[in-house]
Amino acid sequence: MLKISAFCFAKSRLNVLKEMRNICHRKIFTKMCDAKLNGKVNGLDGKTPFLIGVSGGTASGKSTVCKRIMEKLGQVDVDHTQRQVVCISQDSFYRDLTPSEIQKAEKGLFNFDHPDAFNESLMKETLMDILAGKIVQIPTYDYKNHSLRKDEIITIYPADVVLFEGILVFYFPEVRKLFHMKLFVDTDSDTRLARRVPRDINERGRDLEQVLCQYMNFVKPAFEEFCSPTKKFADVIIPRGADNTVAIDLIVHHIWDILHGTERENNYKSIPSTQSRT
Ligand SMILES: Nc1ncnc2c1ncn2[C@@H]1O[C@H](COP(=O)(O)OP(=O)(O)O)[C@@H](O)[C@H]1O
Ligand SMILES: O=c1ccn([C@@H]2O[C@H](COP(=O)(O)O)[C@@H](O)[C@H]2O)c(=O)[nH]1
Repeated sequence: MLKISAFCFAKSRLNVLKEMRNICHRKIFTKMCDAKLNGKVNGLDGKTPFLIGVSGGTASGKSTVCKRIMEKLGQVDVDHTQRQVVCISQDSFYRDLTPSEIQKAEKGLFNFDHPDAFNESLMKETLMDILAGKIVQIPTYDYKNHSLRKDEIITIYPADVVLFEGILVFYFPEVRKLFHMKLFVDTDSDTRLARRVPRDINERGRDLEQVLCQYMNFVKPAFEEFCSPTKKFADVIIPRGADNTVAIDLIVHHIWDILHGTERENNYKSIPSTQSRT
């Protein structure tokens, strides 16, 4: 609790800037605040944000694990403009589909689990901007229409910790090397399928046949070919996802030490470069 309070206090100057930017309507003043935020305050005492990659198969619990980490760092009830820990989904980096690809997607015949479905260069540029302490704009993803919602853009302000979660966040070498810490949520495939079916029907507008067909034709084979082999890059493998409170507590503790202790001075400077971060 004491640690969380100190964390919040240390960020108060950054928050004042963020607040000023939010309440002001005059464009020029907004730009001044953005420039100040971009140029000066990239993370606690002006250092690089700590970038954590969170991977794992579909419905393994990546988002839930990120949510738990944010909860434990006291961030969930904080307004998104004020957060010191933010979470971004790799799904915001699906590439735009051509009209014929959209037709395929509507029939469950497009492979959203293949690396080619993503905009790798935009993903890398955005993460590099985040590491440089810049404000970035990220669209949300509309699973019902298989497209980015360019009318629903989230502004990501400079934060101390940035979680980037998705099925293929460790697949692209140029993206992979940007992470300071890599987590892999390892949940067995039966459990994942049992979670994906109701989620896709209830939240993503699919029917049972379409979900199972997509899973057998694309999701399962692509997991085996592209996602599962990236487990070897992880620094920490989390069996059972969010149920594994011991692992989550250890990770939160480690993040805390890096942000506030000697770990940060010794091991974490800017873009990761150690051997384990290949
Ligand atoms: N430990 C858990 N126990 C039960 N249900 C879970 C657990 N973790 C996640 N879920 C559920 O499974 C679904 C997928 O979880 P989510 O965290 O969104 O996975 P991912 O981000 O890997 O796709 C969601 O409906 C979520 O509520
Ligand atoms: O239009 C789309 C885009 C993605 N998907 C599926 O989503 C999962 C990735 O999200 P998770 O939250 O990690 O499950 C991926 O397996 C795609 O198949 C989709 O069905 N439609």
